[in-house]
Amino acid sequence: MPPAPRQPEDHRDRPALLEARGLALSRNDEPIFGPLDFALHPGEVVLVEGDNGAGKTTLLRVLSGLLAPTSGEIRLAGEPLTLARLSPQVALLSHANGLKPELTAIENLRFAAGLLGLRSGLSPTTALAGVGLAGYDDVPTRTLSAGQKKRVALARVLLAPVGLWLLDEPYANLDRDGIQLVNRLLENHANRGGAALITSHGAYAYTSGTPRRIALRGGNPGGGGPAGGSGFSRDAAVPEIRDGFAAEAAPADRSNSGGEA
Ligand SMILES: Nc1ncnc2c1ncn2[C@@H]1O[C@H](COP(=O)(O)OP(=O)(O)OP(=O)(O)O)[C@@H](O)[C@H]1O
Repeated sequence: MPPAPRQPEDHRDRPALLEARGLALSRNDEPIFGPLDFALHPGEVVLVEGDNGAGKTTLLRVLSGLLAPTSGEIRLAGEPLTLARLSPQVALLSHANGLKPELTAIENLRFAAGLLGLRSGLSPTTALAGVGLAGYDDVPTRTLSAGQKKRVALARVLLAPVGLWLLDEPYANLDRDGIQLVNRLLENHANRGGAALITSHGAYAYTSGTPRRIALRGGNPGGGGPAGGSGFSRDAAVPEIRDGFAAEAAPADRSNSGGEA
């Protein structure tokens, strides 16, 4: 009888990799998010959702120690977050990708590995191949497309020997194959006992299983615009465009234009 297929381990009864308690951030006394209470256990992928300006990036910056919260507490593996504790435990993918444009793809990965170390069984070259960029080792990063840069940044996250991934818009700039790649990376990471918090506007969201969701609505669900803390007004009027010019623009006087017929 053939052996039964291996079931992924359930790691969720293990202590949380990340815990937020009463976590909130305000700017100029206007709430951006929170208070939030959540925990991220090994094997979990949690999706932070919200419209433009809802506070997703700000939350990830706080969780990665780049920004101090206004109130509340963050714990990594049960201990209060400190910068010393952060780097060996967390890999951050930010909008800016964290790549040095003057270095090649492989140099960027070696540089990151020098800071964070290497996940066992992986090398910069195998990580690059794993994100679909085999043969791109010596290409200067500045010449890569936006999606290719995102893939190098994902290889950097993959290489880091850490349990917790904080990924800000990991699907942005990726083609359909790249979106599936992100989902496979997340699934493998979760099956190995890692955990990930990812942000998304909702498009191309994580499709493996049903992830837990944290919905952000900006600091003031009722208010639009900067003062309200919520990033934009859904009811903003769209200016009418006619013939490529805004409607308010005076129509061109063709009889007097002197241009070509
Ligand atoms: N450095 C800053 N200084 C002042 N306000 C800021 C700063 N960064 C962000 N904000 C404000 O905080 C709010 C949340 O921004 P944030 O970038 O976290 O939103 P987001 O949900 O990630 O948006 P998006 O989906 O557009 O990326 C917005 O109203 C934004 O204007």
